[in-house]
Amino acid sequence: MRDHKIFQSMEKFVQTPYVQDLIERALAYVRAGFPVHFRGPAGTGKTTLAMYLAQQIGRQVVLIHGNDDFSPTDLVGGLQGYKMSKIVDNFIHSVLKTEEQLNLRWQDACITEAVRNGYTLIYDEFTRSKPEANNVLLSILGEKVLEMPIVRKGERYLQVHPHFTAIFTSNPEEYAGVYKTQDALRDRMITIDLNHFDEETEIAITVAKSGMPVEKAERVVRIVRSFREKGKYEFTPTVRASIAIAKVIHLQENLDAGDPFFKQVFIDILTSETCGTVTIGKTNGNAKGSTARVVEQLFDRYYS
Ligand SMILES: Nc1ncnc2c1ncn2[C@@H]1O[C@H](COP(=O)(O)OP(=O)(O)OP(=O)(O)O)[C@@H](O)[C@H]1O
Repeated sequence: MRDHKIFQSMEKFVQTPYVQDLIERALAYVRAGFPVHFRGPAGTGKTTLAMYLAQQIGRQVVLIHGNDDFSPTDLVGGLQGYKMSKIVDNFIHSVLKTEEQLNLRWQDACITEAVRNGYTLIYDEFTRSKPEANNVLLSILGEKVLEMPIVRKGERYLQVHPHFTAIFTSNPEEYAGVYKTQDALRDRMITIDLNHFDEETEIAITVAKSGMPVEKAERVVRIVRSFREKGKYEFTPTVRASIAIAKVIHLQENLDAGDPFFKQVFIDILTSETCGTVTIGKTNGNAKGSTARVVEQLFDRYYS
């Protein structure tokens, strides 16, 4: 993805002491030449921090998202250039000329491009890619060389550019569609563990992303946080739930907390599949209903 698109999302980047502490630690590791890995559950700000860090580093950015289908070729590069053309003669119908050209040329893929030019690589959710695909990173991060595939004639080893930096993110709570990080790879990066934001940061992000005034956003965030702390949900509601509730309510001008829709927004968003459903204790048919009752109680407590 190109830089200006990546950095557009940084315009409302919030810096509280919690966020600043993370940035300072990460920048210290990067300056000492280490790859940084933000590890944490969904919605804890991993990707946003990675992008902000990349912006601070000030080099061109290559952003990739881990993918089960990735092969080493997708990351390092391969030979490309097959061309086939068909010429049909409109006057002599029996004439059909087919021309095939095999003109293979090496094409760098994203990691090679970043390593060669000293870009900053953000590898988001890297544990979604197979270890076989990610193996290429071992020598890049360890010995600072990229071993090129045999088909890349002439250039067997590429020295890693001194300005190359790698930033990784992963979610240790994901269990479907992810692979265990190889010990050797984990050993070559410095991992910073993230958890849900502190209250001050969650309020600041909610205000920045929704436009809601602070006094109102405080109450929204407190309900979401109390709900989060209440129990073991299958998916814990994240800061995205606070942002979504605040956005919807803020857009409804003059909506009073006594209006049934006001409460319904909390129930819909906090019980929805996207922001944190549904299993308190054992899953059963009433799970959603009981979750809704928890939200209602919290709402009544904070808005009475
Ligand atoms: N420092 C910040 N300033 C402003 N907004 C932020 C900040 N950190 C996170 N956010 C917002 O919080 C939400 C979650 O952040 P982000 O997507 O970075 O989390 P994540 O851990 O990468 O989540 P996931 O694992 O689900 O992809 C996003 O809407 C993001 O814009």
